[in-house]
Amino acid sequence: MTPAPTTATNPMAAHSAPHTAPVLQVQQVSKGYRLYAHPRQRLRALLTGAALHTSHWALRDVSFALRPGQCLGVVGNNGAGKSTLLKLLAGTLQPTQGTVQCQGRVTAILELGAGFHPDFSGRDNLRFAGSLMGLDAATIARLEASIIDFAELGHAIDRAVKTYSSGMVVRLAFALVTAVQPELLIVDEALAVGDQNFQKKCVERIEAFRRNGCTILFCSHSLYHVRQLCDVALWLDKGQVRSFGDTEKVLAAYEASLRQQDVASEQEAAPSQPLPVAPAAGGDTAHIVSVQVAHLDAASPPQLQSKDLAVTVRARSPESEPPSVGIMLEQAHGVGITSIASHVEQTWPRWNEAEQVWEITLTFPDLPLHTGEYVLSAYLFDHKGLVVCDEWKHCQNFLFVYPTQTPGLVRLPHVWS
Ligand SMILES: Nc1ncnc2c1ncn2[C@@H]1O[C@H](COP(=O)(O)OP(=O)(O)OP(=O)(O)O)[C@@H](O)[C@H]1O
Repeated sequence: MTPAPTTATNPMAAHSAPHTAPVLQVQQVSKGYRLYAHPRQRLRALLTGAALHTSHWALRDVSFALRPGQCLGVVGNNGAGKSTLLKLLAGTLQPTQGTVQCQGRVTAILELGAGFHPDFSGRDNLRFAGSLMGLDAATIARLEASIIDFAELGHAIDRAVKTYSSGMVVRLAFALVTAVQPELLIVDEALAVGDQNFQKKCVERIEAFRRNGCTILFCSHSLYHVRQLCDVALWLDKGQVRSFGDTEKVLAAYEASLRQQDVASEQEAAPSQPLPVAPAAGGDTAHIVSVQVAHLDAASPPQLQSKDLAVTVRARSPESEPPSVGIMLEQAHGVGITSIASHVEQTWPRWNEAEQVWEITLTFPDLPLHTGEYVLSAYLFDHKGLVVCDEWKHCQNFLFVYPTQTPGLVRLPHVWS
């Protein structure tokens, strides 16, 4: 009988490393699976030593480190390698390449209760699995009552586990593995089981661990929960790290990629519409010369490094009157947010003598948007805004990160009363 909850204890943990030292260090970890066309091929390979497999890399060159007290959310599409990573950290799988180093007790909440022996009572399972977790008999005896209490099992604790409902098994396993606070807690989406009351208790216990400085690694498809719980995030894509760092920044990039996937699958489903073609620039027609957004970094897509969004448009026009400039702001793969034209507000570009261009800057102070990827388009009109002379559609994408995690699209001016 092997317990699904995995616990490894480092005897050096008592003399814990300085607080700045990582609790978890993952260095260039890869995990390859051998795939055989047929089970017979596997047997032949075993007997003859011939290489009859193809390799599939579930993880490729993954590196990151967690400091004490950090809570990491692991996100990614199906098959990205999240479960494989968690199993490697829990020690139930070994990496093909690279190293995983954990300081102190590691508890993994994966496949809860899968290792309980069905013929033994809950109490016997609790004692046996507890000893595999590295708890001595005295500690298990001291914790036993509180584990049974937390699992809400009452007298059922002395019944064979095969008579338990799946919820009872999960409750017992969770209560046991979390009876002692670990240095590193690994949580799969196991918490999506059991009734809501018990789920609440589980989350409360995990949050209490977190407040006490436990380092947590949390894998979930629920970006809402990752936002709630995690201060750092890791985005895995086809086994590789796409992004690691501040939760909002990583999730914004991940969500933008999800939207792109949605758009791509929509376009596959429906024949694409040809994009409107902008009039040829130059010569004696009015045209846009440049569209510049201030304070963008060099990332892809670039991130706005300012609270304000400032867009400068330069244009040429054969007319003596200044042209009008319009700006459209949209979600990168979603809805339009706002469009503004200078002539509507009786404002026109000024003449830049040195560069011989008309020039105007539109600023959105304290940009009232939530985190996401956005795209700008610029338009050039005649002085009265009757004729569209040039358009640069979707000419600049950018990422905007708003530090407070709130659902929705915009922050509207508001008043409480
Ligand atoms: N035992 C195995 N043998 C062969 N390939 C495997 C094995 N386990 C996982 N894989 C493959 O490794 C890749 C990563 O799988 P993994 O389960 O880690 O992804 P995941 O991100 O957890 O996916 P999901 O969100 O669907 O649970 C997938 O392509 C999967 O098919």
